[in-house]
Amino acid sequence: MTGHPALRIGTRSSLLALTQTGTVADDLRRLTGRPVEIVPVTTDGDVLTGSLSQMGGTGVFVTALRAALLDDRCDVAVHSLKDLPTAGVLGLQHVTPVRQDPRDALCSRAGHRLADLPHGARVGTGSPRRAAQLRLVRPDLDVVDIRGNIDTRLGRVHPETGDLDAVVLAAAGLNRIGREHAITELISVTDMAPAPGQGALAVETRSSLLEEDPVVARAFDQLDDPATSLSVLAERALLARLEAGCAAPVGTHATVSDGLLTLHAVVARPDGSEQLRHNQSTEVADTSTAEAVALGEAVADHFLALGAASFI
Ligand SMILES: NCc1[nH]cc(CCC(=O)O)c1CC(=O)O
Repeated sequence: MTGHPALRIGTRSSLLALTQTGTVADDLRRLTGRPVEIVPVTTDGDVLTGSLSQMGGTGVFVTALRAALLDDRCDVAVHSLKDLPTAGVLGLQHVTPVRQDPRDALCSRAGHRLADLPHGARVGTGSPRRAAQLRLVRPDLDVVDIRGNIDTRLGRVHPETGDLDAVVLAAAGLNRIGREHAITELISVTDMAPAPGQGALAVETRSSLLEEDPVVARAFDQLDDPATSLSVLAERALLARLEAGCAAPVGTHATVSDGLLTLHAVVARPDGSEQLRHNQSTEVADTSTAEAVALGEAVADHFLALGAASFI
């Protein structure tokens, strides 16, 4: 009898994507005992060079990978969860492994923290959420719209050739590709609420594969971390209820501790002139997915009742 065919993991070609995919490939080899093969897939997000927030944002990195899953050109895709649109796709399911550091990181050319940057310093980010929260804590900063992969953005604060005083990037991405030395401050989630799902991965596959193949189904179960899963369900339910995409000025972070799921959230005007903040908790067990979604929606409704729609 021949062995099982290899599990094919589709991936983008960026260093971050290859690194994230490599980690999950190792986990799946160990958990299934099967060979795992890496299949390159190109996405619009890698090819187009316009401003990300102008590009139609939602899902540019994800669509081609999902098409490859649905067309049976690969079996598994690994996404940064924050890049995954909140709307589900019929026939696909994902699990969320243990989340890494959810915080945003300041990378300053001269080693500064946010509070110590000189007056009027030029700080790069392509994210309206980060721009709005930067302006809330430091209205004097000159926030510059940038894009590109992590190394391109770090190039903007290079000691000799950089043209910016600082950039803000996700700590998880920097850590994953070994660029943690560039971080000059891990910004607290209170000062800068992260993107929904930031620091977490989504490992996605066809529902039919999980139904047909108990070894793969069990491996996916083992990959999933219930605390991460409940946290990101609440964060993403908030985002979905606000009808906000990944380019919206919405920051949120949920944690599970002692059976309590707590969601912290901020909605800010892009110009940093106004913000709404809220914290709410609910008791949960590992299986309380409906409660997690309800918490995110309740916090969104709280914001909507205060007029948040005009912020987004
Ligand atoms: N939008 C791009 C993107 N998608 C995921 C990460 C980093 C890893 C993560 O947040 O999980 C990044 C880079 C960044 O925002 O700095």
